[in-house]
Amino acid sequence: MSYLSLQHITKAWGDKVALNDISFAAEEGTFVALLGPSGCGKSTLRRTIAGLENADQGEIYCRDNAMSHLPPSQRQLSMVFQSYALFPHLSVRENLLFGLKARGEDKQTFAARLAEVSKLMELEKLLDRQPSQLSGGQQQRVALGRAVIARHRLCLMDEPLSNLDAKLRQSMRREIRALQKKLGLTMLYVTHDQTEAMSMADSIILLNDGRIEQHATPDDLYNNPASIFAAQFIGAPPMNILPLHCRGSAHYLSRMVAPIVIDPDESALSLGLRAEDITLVEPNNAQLTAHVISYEYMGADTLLVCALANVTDALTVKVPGMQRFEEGSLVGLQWSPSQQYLFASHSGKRCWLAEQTLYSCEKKYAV
Ligand SMILES: Nc1ncnc2c1ncn2[C@@H]1O[C@H](COP(=O)(O)OP(=O)(O)OP(=O)(O)O)[C@@H](O)[C@H]1O
Repeated sequence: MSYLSLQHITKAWGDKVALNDISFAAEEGTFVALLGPSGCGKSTLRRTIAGLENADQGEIYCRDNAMSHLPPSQRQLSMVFQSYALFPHLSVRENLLFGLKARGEDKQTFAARLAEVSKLMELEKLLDRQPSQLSGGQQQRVALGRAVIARHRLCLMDEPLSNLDAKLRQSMRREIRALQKKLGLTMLYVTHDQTEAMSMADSIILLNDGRIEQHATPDDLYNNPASIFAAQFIGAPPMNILPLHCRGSAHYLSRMVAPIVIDPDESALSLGLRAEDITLVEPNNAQLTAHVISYEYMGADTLLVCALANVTDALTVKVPGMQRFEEGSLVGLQWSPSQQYLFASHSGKRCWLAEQTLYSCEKKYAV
């Protein structure tokens, strides 16, 4: 059963439509990431679910009960922010208990919940400290503890790890995921960081300019992107997108994805190839040849940037380990047909070849 569901939520700020017909469902006890670039509407969506903004249209349901008319305090959810939002003049203990006190819970409940949460979050030895006497990671654990102490079933987190360094972020990712699973929380986690979304979430809602571009599991989002936007947002480096209609190379590139017959009126198609799916081979045996522009050593692998004849866009290839290349030298590129993607260039939507006919992903992903 879905714990949280949104139906046709729309919200505009003046002329700017921040949320455009948003519908999705989050199953109880699952971790859903809201992912997208800056300005795509993530925070507006989180604030609307929390009751801090009113939608212009649509309805929000918690276990099938409409909740748009409820004030934030009655929505039975907890929140964690990037800024932690701890009270600086209160101790860790007082910060943890603040919400329970405000709700008028009795003293026995205080003591039992405080013991439970401070053990869970490993804060037992820090209860008398002020937030200024804690590290960033410890402050984040207080913020998480404060979110779980009320035992709400739904938790909204908005970029909670952005203020932490890379190493701590990685360990906090694991901590938050473990906590969510242990407590069976339904989690809606706002982030612009694809690594966070991919490594933590059961499903990812990818937002683009106020719309849901794709709602899928991390695996599906990577392996079956519904559009050029999704293909380039997920994965590093972004998927290579090559125009199949590029003058002079249309025939050449289209042979690579045969049996497409490009109809001149059907306008442009694009070929998508992930850098990690391309292998280097002898130029004579290659599907495609290219000239080396530059390369970057990344530690575990090397990113090679090369230029195809007649195609203006550069192509990135990920090769294992440290490899050196001579600028301008010729390299051969090869990939498996199962690793190539086709998109309609104008709409950006994914296309497939089926019995030599193209059909667009609008059919496959029809809501
Ligand atoms: N209070 C507001 N008044 C007017 N416009 C707003 C307001 N809040 C957000 N917007 C606009 O709505 C759009 C979505 O903003 P929102 O903050 O939800 O995006 P976001 O994805 O959370 O971005 P970021 O990752 O940068 O925080 C943006 O164009 C933003 O300028």
